[in-house]
Amino acid sequence: MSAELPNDTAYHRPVMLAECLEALDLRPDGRYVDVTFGGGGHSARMLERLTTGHLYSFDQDADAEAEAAQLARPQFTFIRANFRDLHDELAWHGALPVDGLLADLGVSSHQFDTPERGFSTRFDGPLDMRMDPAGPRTAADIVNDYPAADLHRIFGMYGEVTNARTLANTLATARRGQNIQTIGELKKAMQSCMPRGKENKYLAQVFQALRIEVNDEMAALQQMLEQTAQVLRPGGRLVVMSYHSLEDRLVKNFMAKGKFFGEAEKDLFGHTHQPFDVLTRKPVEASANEVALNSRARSAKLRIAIKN
Ligand SMILES: C[S@@+](CC[C@H](N)C(=O)[O-])C[C@H]1O[C@@H](n2cnc3c(N)ncnc32)[C@H](O)[C@@H]1O
Repeated sequence: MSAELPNDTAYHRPVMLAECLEALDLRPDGRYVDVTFGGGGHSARMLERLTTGHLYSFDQDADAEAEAAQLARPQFTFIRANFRDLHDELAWHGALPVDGLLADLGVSSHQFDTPERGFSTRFDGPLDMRMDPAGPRTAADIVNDYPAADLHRIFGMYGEVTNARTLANTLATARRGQNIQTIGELKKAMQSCMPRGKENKYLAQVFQALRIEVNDEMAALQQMLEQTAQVLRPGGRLVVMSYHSLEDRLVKNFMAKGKFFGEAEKDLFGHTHQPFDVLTRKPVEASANEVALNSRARSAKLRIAIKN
């Protein structure tokens, strides 16, 4: 079967592929979920290991759905949905409980490298940034319609932009003259806020903040993680790869305590309730070799837990 399955596709080069497969500890007859199909790099290798088992792969992007058609086989089901609906979608497909779940968060190289999608600072194009092209709001909607106070919060919280308030006020002034619809117009409007010599890093932070807000990424991640405790069978593996510290903190806390903030729940007798056993006290990171071949792997942090 392997000859026809893509590994390293033009769509996206999978990160820490071997590490993710090992973490999932796949059984040939098991039932698995990949909640972030992308170009199917991980899904394809998971499928290779299944005989009577089944793989359910989610993605909210129509382009990923088209890519998934290449993997059509009886052991595979593609689900075009947001992973925040994990439980209901799996229940609807009669796929509960599952033996393992993989999440490879963020955007794919395909999304990033397609100028019309508006994710990359490298191109001019529409200020869009929706992973689901039918999503309710674009980056332009946020830049033009959000009150300056909300822009300040988003740039500070999701982008860790140091002069977030100044940037928010600068954009609020600029948009009074004319709506900001393209990446070029946004860059021009924020020119005065960019630290000299660090323009690229600054732009990347601003774009990350907008992308997280456009796709409601933090809420979707929390909702999906909370449902993993319901959808995984005891002994099932939770394998999550994240690319920035806000996501990684949520994943780390959830695996350790079953919640995102505060201490783990205790029962009447003071016993701590731990829905998962954590296998990675420290996150697994990509090898220097892999980072040299794929710069996207540099920030990846892989965490693994077993459902109790
Ligand atoms: C980093 S890529 C996955 C790449 C994939 N592992 C591979 O190797 O080809 C992340 C994918 O997850 C999708 N995605 C991100 N958040 C999602 C969500 N909340 N629901 C569904 N899909 C999501 C994106 O559309 C993107 O295609």
